[in-house]
Amino acid sequence: MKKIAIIGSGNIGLSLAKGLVKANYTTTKNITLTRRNTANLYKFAQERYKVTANNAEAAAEADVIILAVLPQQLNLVLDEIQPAINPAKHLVISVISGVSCAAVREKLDSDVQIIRAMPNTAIAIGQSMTCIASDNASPQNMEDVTRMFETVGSVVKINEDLMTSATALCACGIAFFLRGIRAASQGGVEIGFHADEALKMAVQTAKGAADLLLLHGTHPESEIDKVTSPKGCTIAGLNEMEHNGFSSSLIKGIKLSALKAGNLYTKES
Ligand SMILES: NC(=O)C1=CN([C@@H]2O[C@H](COP(=O)(O)OP(=O)(O)OC[C@H]3O[C@@H](n4cnc5c(N)ncnc54)[C@H](O)[C@@H]3O)[C@@H](O)[C@H]2O)C=CC1
Ligand SMILES: O=C(O)[C@@H]1CCC=N1
Repeated sequence: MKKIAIIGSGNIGLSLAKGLVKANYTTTKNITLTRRNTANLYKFAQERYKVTANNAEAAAEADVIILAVLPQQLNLVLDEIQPAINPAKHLVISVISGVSCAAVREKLDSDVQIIRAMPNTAIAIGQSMTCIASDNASPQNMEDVTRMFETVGSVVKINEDLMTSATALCACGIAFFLRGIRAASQGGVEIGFHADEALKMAVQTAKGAADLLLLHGTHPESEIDKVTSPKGCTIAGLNEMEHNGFSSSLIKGIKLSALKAGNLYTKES
């Protein structure tokens, strides 16, 4: 089994680790988690993950190095692991938004193979939408990484120049849809339900809507057509939402997130 080092074990790094273990892709003993303050990883050490603050050592011992720090923390990490990189042994996977494969390679001063992956936090429960791209990985490594992420959700291979768009639509998208569910539950409270029941109803309704599209393979509008009875209450509510900018605000938000995702990293930071 390949040894995996997750450099920067925060929200997405830990979600990924948990997802891979839950899917039986690997075991905790094959994953090294790094973080500056390892006290925050105590619970994971108890589950027999390897835990360390030493990025270079973790990288040296791994076959697959997963970079999962913030863009502004990346340069320091790359300086640390650079001496440990062996292109014949290592595959680097970066989940960092807005940093190209070429920029990582340049900092590592190495022609090591790099794959960018953009998962989302639903990876912890095997429900991620993960986009992957590379400018130098072998077909075999692309296949292996696709298979790895398929154990924790769906995978789409994309061109690297669409990676910031994938960040906005899929990674940030989790937050956008969650906010939509919260808003629906708040509406539910206004019309008579207690908060806990309103949330439960909104969540299951959202899940049902997503599953209709996944299982029927239909377009949202065709499923909407089945709900909107003529002169009915659905179309009245839907049109009121549109008059207030529902679709427009989602589209604008996704566009701004994509723009921001492309500007999170500077070579000099
Ligand atoms: N949170 C999300 O849903 C997603 C995040 N990403 C990307 O993943 C990266 C991490 O994001 P988050 O997990 O949200 O951030 P986070 O702040 O939760 O995690 C970053 C972790 O890196 C650790 N860290 C910082 N400097 C370090 C160093 N020198 N050595 C070792 N560990 C170090 C921090 O202690 C922290 O635990 C970002 O680049 C983000 O763009 C990508 C997809 C989804
Ligand atoms: O908000 C962020 O910058 C990161 C990237 C995608 C999800 N979280």
